[in-house]
Amino acid sequence: MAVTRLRNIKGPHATEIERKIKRGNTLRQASWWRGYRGLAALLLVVLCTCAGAGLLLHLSSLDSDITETLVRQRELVSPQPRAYGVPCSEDYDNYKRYPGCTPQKCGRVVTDGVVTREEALASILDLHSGALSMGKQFVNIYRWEGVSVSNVRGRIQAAIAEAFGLDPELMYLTKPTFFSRINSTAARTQHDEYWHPHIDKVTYGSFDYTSLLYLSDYGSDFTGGRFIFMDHNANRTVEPRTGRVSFFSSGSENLHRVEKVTWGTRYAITVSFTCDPEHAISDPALP
Ligand SMILES: O=C(O)CCC(=O)C(=O)O
Ligand SMILES: [Fe+2]
Repeated sequence: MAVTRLRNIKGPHATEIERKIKRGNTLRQASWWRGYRGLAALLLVVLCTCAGAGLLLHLSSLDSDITETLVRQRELVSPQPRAYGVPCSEDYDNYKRYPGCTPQKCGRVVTDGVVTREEALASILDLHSGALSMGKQFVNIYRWEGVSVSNVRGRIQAAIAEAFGLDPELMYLTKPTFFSRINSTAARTQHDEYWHPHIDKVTYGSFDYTSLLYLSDYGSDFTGGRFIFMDHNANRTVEPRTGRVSFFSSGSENLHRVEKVTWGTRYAITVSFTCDPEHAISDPALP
């Protein structure tokens, strides 16, 4: 306001006065800017930090692809299993149907109440003591002369039958049923590349139900190595826990992969079932 009024001053000193006023205004503006410059710089730093952190978070989420954890390692899912239903894919239409066994109800189930921690640890001991002969990566379960393989297999079979409303008598063990030992060393063959997304029914043909018995703990025995169901809208993970059994219908409704192991060793047994008696294999031989 003062500035506008003084602009109208006429007289010999008018120009001089105007110059002084202008200089005064410039100085005032400069000191105003100096006052806020620090604040602006601080704001800029905060903004950049937030944007950088956001970008990092986004990149790390792309890297791990994790969006939802179904079951954490530290949770104990017992005695009731935890079940997640999903609509069955049409994959089963391409195969002969076996009423009482072919999936009509599809989904995933996790339970810590079928195999005890002791049983799971005993099988790891068998593995380390040499009672189990072990190849570079995979051990065939037929060679597993452990205490209770049939027993464990029978209990897993009963749990699957119960969860999906099947007749356990109409389910058969099928190939491949195997031990896996995964660590962070580089894969030597394509067979070792466990981390690729896949559908068990497509990969192995005869599978109708896949079960996984975990023999080590995510977070303390190994890092990475979470099991991931790759759904259209999300990736859903199961964290391995010693003695945990996770099972699911084997069609494309359950596309999945295993996250790369980044540290330690991850042990698991894949026990697979078919409804087709022609693809049945006999029980692992006991001594
Ligand atoms: O070990 C696992 O968690 C999954 C292995 C798997 O996807 C398979 O055996 O088909
Ligand atoms: Fe699989």
